[in-house]
Amino acid sequence: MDQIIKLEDVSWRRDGKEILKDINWEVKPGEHWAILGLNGSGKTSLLNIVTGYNYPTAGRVKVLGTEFGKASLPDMRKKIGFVSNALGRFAQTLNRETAENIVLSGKFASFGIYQDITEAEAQRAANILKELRLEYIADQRYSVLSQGEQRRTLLGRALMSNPELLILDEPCAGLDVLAREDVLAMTEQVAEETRPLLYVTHHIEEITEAISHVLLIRDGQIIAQGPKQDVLTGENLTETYKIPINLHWEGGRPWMSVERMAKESGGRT
Ligand SMILES: Nc1ncnc2c1ncn2[C@@H]1O[C@H](COP(=O)(O)OP(=O)(O)OP(=O)(O)O)[C@@H](O)[C@H]1O
Repeated sequence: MDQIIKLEDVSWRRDGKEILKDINWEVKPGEHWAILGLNGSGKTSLLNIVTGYNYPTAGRVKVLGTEFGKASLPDMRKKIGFVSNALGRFAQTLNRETAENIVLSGKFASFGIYQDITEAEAQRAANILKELRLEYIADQRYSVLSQGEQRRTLLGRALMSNPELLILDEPCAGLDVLAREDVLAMTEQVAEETRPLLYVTHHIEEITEAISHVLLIRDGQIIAQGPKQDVLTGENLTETYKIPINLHWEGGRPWMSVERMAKESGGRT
């Protein structure tokens, strides 16, 4: 497969508003991308195009060898692992299940277990629980897990189907610094297995060494895209976030600070 994702001249319009405009974007095997942009800039809309939940108003989309409009989207979606806060809408079902069952359910794209489990499936779930250091809570119900453990469990669920593309939409939202670093370490581990990764975040310091490429989006348009060292500049981030940004690198990760804007002085200094 030459590309994991190829979007050509993609636009998406809703209610007379152009939410995504002229998107050209290619993700090649071995690349791991972070997607950055303000609230409402179009990140989720873009992910929904990739997963086939939004159909483009114009342009061509090819994901994991499937050209939209020419092949089955449900089959294509089975190849994608997805971790998102949007899964919170299944909280009632999740809360009743054990961590182990939630990981296992990834095999069936469900949230509970409604099928017989084969020996091989049980073994795979056990391996994932071990890999994500979740063994100690395997029998605990989701409702009693900490937010960090819940997020790792959902990551395990996404890995269970052995996805060809993994999408993590703000996987560290709401986590404290320790839980965040834990989830980031797991993410790096997953990325090392060369599974292509799309990582959406509001915090650029979550762009670990595993992330190779960055896409910046503002008002539905791509501001910059490419290798992270080229794209992550104060200038590009200032344009993306509409506020003066300073950027520096530390421990292989980018960090940003907001430049204080000089106040219009009304005679005061
Ligand atoms: N189905 C829809 N119908 C109409 N407008 C929509 C629809 N989906 C998204 N939008 C609008 O498109 C814009 C982009 O939304 P989107 O959810 O993609 O942004 P985002 O970058 O993911 O934001 P956030 O960081 O807040 O999650 C917003 O103005 C949103 O209101």
